[in-house]
Amino acid sequence: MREDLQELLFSEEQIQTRVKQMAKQVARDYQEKNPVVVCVLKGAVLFMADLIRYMEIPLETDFIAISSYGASTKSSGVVRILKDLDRPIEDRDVLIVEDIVDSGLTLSYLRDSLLRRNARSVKIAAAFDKPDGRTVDITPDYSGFTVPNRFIVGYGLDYAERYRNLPYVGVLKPSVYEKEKC
Ligand SMILES: O=P(O)(O)OC[C@H]1O[C@H](OP(=O)(O)OP(=O)(O)O)[C@H](O)[C@@H]1O
Ligand code: HPA
Ligand SMILES: [Mg+2]
Repeated sequence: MREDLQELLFSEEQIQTRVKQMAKQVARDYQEKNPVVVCVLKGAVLFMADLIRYMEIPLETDFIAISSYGASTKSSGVVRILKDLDRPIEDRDVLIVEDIVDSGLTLSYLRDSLLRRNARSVKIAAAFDKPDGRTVDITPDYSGFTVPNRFIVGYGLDYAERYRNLPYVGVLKPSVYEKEKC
């Protein structure tokens, strides 16, 4: 799988060190709040598991599945909820855990949807932020790494469901997705 990457951006060690730092900061901010930590399936699974493991405060978890990319490197622009939260979030402090903010469409849709359910607060923790991909104005409250405007995979991020299990992150060789278009 490594040969499908053009460039390695972040090693497993770099990611783990940064996620531990983020977890400490988030835990300080949510110390007394018993937050609902919402994992955005499927990409955020690895980040969610690492982040909450290091938070060491009382919290609850829930999961929501959203899809806009499918088997493509471009957002379809249509955000769909494939699996909703199990519990109401009224009056709760909600932390959305995302793998990447790219165009921002997924998160802006999700944040609005959760605020409409009368959450007390809704904040965003993203492992990766791609500011040059943005088409809507949204900034994560906590961000692990800023990434270039290229299609990246690993640490939960996929191309056509592959590469999620890589413990590191890199830029996918364009030849991988260009050949599959034919
Ligand atoms: O900022 P955006 O341009 O909206 O892109 C970010 C979203 O796109 C990816 O999800 P995808 O639709 O690929 O679902 P997945 O997590 O199941 O891979 C990623 O996991 C984010 O949720
Ligand atoms: O760069 C990316 N890689 C994988 N999935 C994504 N979803 C939005 N941007 C990306
Ligand atoms: Mg995806």
